[in-house]
Amino acid sequence: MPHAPSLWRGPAPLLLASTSPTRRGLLESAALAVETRAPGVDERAVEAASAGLSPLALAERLASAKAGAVAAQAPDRVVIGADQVLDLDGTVFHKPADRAGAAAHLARLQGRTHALHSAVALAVDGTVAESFVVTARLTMRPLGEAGIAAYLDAAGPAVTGSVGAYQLEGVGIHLFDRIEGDHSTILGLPLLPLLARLRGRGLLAV
Ligand SMILES: Nc1nc2c(ncn2[C@H]2C[C@H](O)[C@@H](COP(=O)(O)OP(=O)(O)OP(=O)(O)O)O2)c(=O)[nH]1
Repeated sequence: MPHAPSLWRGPAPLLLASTSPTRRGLLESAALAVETRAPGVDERAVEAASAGLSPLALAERLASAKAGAVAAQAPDRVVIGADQVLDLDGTVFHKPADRAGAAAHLARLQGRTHALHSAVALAVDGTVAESFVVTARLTMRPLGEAGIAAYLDAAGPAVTGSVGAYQLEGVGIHLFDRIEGDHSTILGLPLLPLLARLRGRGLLAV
């Protein structure tokens, strides 16, 4: 299958400072030439040094740390970093380590509305030039213990791959009564504002 013509106009592929296959997939589906590099940032250490920051500000700081770390090693490249923080009334949730952790997340999220703060930082010439955060709000159904177990059986190990233990484009859709926010924001990379910024820098053909 011939590769779709790229809409990326940068002199080298966009450098995504992320290990997330979801983020890479979103950019490639938008026909951007992408190269990925692990950010190598100790997120928990950044978080520990950011006591008192709101969950939204924490997401932006983490995204900037990731973009900055990779951009420092690649000053000639356009680099983006991203981070997503789940915020339940001010409490930050991280990716569950295992099925039990996912069950514990869902037991607390069920029947309530949580926020996903998805931040992106854009670096050029070796330093972060701009960053932004987009928030989605998701209202989870009351699931009950049996409902959580049935969902976890269906979702499988993928539940440890996201902060809320769900993949919205997969069986995670069954968890929700109401979703406010853009699909790509929920997946962890708000495409509309990101593409607008790249376009504003003359990096996109459309
Ligand atoms: N496929 C899918 N992935 C999701 C969904 N919601 C969140 N995610 C993923 C996107 C990110 O990979 C991850 C958010 O966690 P982080 O912001 O900490 O990124 P992660 O550690 O995965 O990669 P990175 O820090 O960028 O190297 O969760 C979803 O609904 N579907």
